[in-house]
Amino acid sequence: MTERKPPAIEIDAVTKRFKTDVALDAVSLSVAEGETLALFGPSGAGKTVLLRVIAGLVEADAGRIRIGGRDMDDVPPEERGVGMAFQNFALFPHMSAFDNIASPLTARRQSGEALRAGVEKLATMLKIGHVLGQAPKALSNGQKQRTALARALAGGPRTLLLDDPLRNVDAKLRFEMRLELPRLLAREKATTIYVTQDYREAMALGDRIAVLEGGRVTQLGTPEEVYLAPATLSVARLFGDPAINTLKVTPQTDGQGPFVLLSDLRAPLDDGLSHAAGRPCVLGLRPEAVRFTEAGAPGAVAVTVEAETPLNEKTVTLVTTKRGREILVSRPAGTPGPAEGAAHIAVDSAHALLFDAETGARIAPRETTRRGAAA
Ligand SMILES: Nc1ncnc2c1ncn2[C@@H]1O[C@H](COP(=O)(O)OP(=O)(O)OP(=O)(O)O)[C@@H](O)[C@H]1O
Repeated sequence: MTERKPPAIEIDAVTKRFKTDVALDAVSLSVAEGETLALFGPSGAGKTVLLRVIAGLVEADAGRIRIGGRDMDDVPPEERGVGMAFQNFALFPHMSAFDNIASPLTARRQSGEALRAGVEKLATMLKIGHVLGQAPKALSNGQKQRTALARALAGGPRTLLLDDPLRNVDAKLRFEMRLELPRLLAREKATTIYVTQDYREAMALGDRIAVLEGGRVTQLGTPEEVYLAPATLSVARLFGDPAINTLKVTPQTDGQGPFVLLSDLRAPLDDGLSHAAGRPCVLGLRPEAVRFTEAGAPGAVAVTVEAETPLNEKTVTLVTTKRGREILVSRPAGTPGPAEGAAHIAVDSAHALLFDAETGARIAPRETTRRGAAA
């Protein structure tokens, strides 16, 4: 990813309407050579439409697509040099899974041992080696999807457009694939746009994530940026399971710095958030930014434990404060914590996020002089 090269894919102010519905609203994005951009967003956000516009299968009402620096306006889909795996599979029904995967290679008149070995390697990676002899109709949806993915990869395209390729795959395999696919994509060195509705997949696979909501890009950043510094409350809610806790607050400030009151207790905020004092806000607390603590510990808030849900790698506990505010607390599975009754929680305010209650925009901490730089 050198600075000088033009982006491998440039999407410039692309708008697409269906009758009066705006599916894409002036979307601009660029993807660097070899980069995997995860295009993430809820159902109906416009992800598939955007992928289809890039592929040339849907014509935009306005805007431009450039691939490898070349304007795609008059370039038909088959000449755009992109490998695609779409949700509707589009496998050739009369061919076996093997022949489907091999089709980009046979189209180039490749054959023989190298072709067979290439197809089998991909199939093994994607765990469909045992169904290569089957026709598509004998495959499960997850197997069809992986066959389509293998076919997209087989041609070794420089650009890959993958539309939620793990959507129909069961949870265990999804988990494995999330670990293996980045390696596969890195090996292919293809520039990839990877559509998903699953934030974990977006975080695991994307070098960067573009969050699409209602046809607009609401945030573009690395997985860490999007998770730790979501641009809006809505983006914050889309990332994380269980979802982020949200509490209506009005920050205050005193000689010790900015804070919010939780059950009449002072929960300090980042010093750089003094400018939010007096403004109606929503405090966003990831469940892992709240922990159980002892009564009397600094910042301990009394709560009642309502329910505990053991998940695989963590235990999630629902507690209520004295005022009836519900808060989810997450801790690594196997670590001790109260299963019922009275308890105390403390908030890791360094990880508390603050959003403007009206606009939903995150209020970023400002640089402060607290480290003694100024009087
Ligand atoms: N051919 C079409 N005709 C009319 N409306 C369409 C058409 N294709 C998509 N839309 C609309 O455009 C919007 C975006 O759809 P799109 O399929 O891109 O969403 P998505 O983000 O891919 O969702 P999902 O994750 O559920 O696939 C939706 O409101 C959808 O109903």
